[in-house]
Amino acid sequence: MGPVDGEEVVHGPTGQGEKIFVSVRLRPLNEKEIAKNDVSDWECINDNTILYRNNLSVSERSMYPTAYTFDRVFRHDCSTSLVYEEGAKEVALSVVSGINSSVFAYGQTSSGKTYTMSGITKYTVHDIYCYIKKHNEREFILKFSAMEIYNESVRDLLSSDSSPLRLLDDPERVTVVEKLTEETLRDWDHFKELISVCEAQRQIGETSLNETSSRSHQILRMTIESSAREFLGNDKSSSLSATVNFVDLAGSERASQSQSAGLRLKEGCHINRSLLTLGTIVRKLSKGRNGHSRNTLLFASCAKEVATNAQVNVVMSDKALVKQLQRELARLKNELHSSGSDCLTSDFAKLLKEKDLQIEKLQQEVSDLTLQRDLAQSQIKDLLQVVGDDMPLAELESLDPHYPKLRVRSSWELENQTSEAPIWSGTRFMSRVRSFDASQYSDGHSTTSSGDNLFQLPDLEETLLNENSSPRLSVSFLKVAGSDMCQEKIEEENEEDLEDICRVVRCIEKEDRATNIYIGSNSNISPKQIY
Ligand SMILES: Nc1ncnc2c1ncn2[C@@H]1O[C@H](COP(=O)(O)OP(=O)(O)OP(=O)(O)O)[C@@H](O)[C@H]1O
Repeated sequence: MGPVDGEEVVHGPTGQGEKIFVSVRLRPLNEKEIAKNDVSDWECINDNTILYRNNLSVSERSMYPTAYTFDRVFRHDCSTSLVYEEGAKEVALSVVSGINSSVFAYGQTSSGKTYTMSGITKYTVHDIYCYIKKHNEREFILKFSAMEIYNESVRDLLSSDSSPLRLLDDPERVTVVEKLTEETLRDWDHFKELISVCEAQRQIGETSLNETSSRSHQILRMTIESSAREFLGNDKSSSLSATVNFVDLAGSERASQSQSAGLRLKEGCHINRSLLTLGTIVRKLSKGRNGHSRNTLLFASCAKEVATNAQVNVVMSDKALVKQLQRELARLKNELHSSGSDCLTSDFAKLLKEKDLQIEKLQQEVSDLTLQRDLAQSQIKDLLQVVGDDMPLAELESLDPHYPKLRVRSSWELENQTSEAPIWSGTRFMSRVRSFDASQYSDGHSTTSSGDNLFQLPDLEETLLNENSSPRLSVSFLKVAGSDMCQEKIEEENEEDLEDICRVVRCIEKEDRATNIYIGSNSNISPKQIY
């Protein structure tokens, strides 16, 4: 991380895992230490490496490394301003571009964490205001909140109420501190006021290592929302929102070192437990590559290995969100409609195909029936011709007009029954001998017994074999499968002809002439071949 000026400090997310930036700052010896002629155990040999120069025994040297390398190492004479510029600014100011970030201070009691974090927080807020001033095209809102974790309870540092706050996990896995005060910053002075309140509220206790030791972990939180003024209030408006945390951890120390007892010891236990948990998390996140957790540097070494993935937080306005949802709804409706119409089209095509097949079938039937009708008409014509040839016209005309009319039954079933059964064999119509009671088909004029009107339709084969069979008259007709309607039509059309035939038949009966009729479509036997 190089130095950045206050204007364009923010880099967009790389989309790749980024390592935690770890820097180490050495504090100068304080008056007490100087008075005791203490010397620092650590020496910065360059901007990245720190060396432990205490006289370790040979066995200790083999256990602990003496040189540590970090992203940046700051000598004891470095200013906080430089530490901020080169060690924290880029990360902290990413908040203005919608990227969350956190700056932690970890170290032994009295090592200078609060001193450094306080400076970094102030520099950051200062630079945020500078950034806002230079980016008039966007509207910014700064919100500030502060809390401390003391003896594992969360407390609001901007409230006089010291009762612990609850931690809630929201669905986006962001931990929310319930009822935490969040002040909207008016200006720089307002921020300074709030910082003063926090400092006054923070749990401070005197330890042998630090007269004003922080006994709690402090988290100062700055949330920045920004929107382009051009789109404010319209559908395109969307905001960036991000938070930067400044975490000043309580001092890590050994109870024996801090010579604490009672309340201080209890605090120390809680502090160490929470720091231990933090250390465990950091070690796990750093994939456990470094098993040493003996001191701050080892902790920092682990932290250095932790990879993060920065993301820009875009917050949509209500209007933009509604608009987007409406577009999504319209898209889904379209999808549904097109997939529905596909189904309908497919069903409709299937139905059409079925109907076409039915129409084709019916057309075929009509064609067959037309053929049969023509054939029947032709045969009737021939029959009439034959009968007419055998009987003088005058005699035919003199027939009793009241003689019971005969109708041709369409059934070939048992005697006197009306059920229908098709007779169709190949290309040949087969007539079968059936008898029926003509009285059933009379027009009501007849009072004769059934025996008088019983007409026998002789089986052709029988007839052919027995030319001298009983002089009964037989009339046969055709019924073709599935042709009821057409049959009716044929019946109607030929009714008059048939009545005429019946009259003729009666005459024939009178003359006691045997006439066996075979009506067939077989061309080998023409209607002329009638015996
Ligand atoms: N870089 C520095 N230059 C000058 N003085 C410093 C520096 N760092 C720390 N100090 C001084 O050292 C003392 C302890 O510092 P500080 O309170 O920040 O330590 P700490 O790590 O926060 O301790 P604790 O964990 O006990 O709160 C303070 O008096 C502070 O002013």
